[in-house]
Amino acid sequence: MIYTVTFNPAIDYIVRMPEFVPGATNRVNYEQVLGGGKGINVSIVLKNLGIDSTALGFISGFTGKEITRQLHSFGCKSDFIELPDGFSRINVKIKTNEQETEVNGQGPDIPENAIEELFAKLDKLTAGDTLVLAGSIPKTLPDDIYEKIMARLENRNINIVVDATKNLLLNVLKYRPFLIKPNNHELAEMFDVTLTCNDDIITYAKKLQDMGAKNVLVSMGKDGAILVAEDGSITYSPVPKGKLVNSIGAGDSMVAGFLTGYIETNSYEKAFYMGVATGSASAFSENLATRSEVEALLKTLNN
Ligand SMILES: Nc1ncnc2c1ncn2[C@@H]1O[C@H](COP(=O)(O)OP(=O)(O)O)[C@@H](O)[C@H]1O
Ligand SMILES: O=P(O)(O)OC[C@H]1O[C@](O)(COP(=O)(O)O)[C@@H](O)[C@@H]1O
Repeated sequence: MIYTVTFNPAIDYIVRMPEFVPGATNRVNYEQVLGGGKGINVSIVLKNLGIDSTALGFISGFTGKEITRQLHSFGCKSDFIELPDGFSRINVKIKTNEQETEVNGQGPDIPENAIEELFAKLDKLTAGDTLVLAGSIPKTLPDDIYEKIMARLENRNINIVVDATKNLLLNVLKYRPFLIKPNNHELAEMFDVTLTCNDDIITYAKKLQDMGAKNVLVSMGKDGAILVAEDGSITYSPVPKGKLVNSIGAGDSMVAGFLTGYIETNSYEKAFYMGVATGSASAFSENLATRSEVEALLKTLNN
């Protein structure tokens, strides 16, 4: 079974307008309310691709109820811990023809007893399970929380995927995560460098591998992706042709696509192409990728 963990789920409130003027009253001409957060998006796309998972994490308030309702409407299972106070955050994504602006909420406090409840659920995972730890954590939590989870699950034959940034990610590498998926900007920030070409990206992806990650998948938005795999192979793919509609959730979709491809073929290369196709299928659609969209794009990639 696959389990995803989202510490800080969100309602993504996506609005479009021709121009966004700070300090003025702006009126939207399109709006969408999507229950998300990284692990939750991974669960939804896995389900769209035909793979079951259980979404774990913390939800709260009216927004938490709506996130859970939307997740279940896709047929996904959840086993969230409901927090007594506050509400799951609202992330506002403002899209104009020129640019995207994000205003992401902070999310509710997670008390110590709720963390213990999550640990108790994770203790029940069994050998062969996959755990996806994805997204940021509320700022009241220490950034070693993913590390603590991995330490607790060490030597239990559980494949762990981490999609996080900075210390939250760097701290877990010694526990040998199965897959990490930084984007190129996050990779540059982690090492405080400027990455100007694919060779630079490969160099720093390999550093993350030397630090412990088994497979490093670096996404590069419209410029495609690079996989540095544990079998020593390095694969680059451009993105398939298509029109960008909404890139929110593209990275999460890529993680779901990679896992699906790996489960179905046991090949890192095929998993990689499935990841690229799934990321792009989400980017080319208002909603998250569906299986038929992914398969259509996969045929156009070089694999
Ligand atoms: N503009 C785009 N055109 C085509 N594919 C895209 C685009 N943006 C993202 N993707 C696809 O989604 C993947 C993940 O996107 P990226 O933006 O790098 O991730 P994140 O959302 O984590 O920053 C990319 O590697 C690519 O396959
Ligand atoms: O947990 P974080 O890092 O704040 O990210 C949360 C945001 O990321 C998303 O999961 C989208 O992520 P990606 O675009 O990286 O796939 C949104 O649904 C959500 O608003």
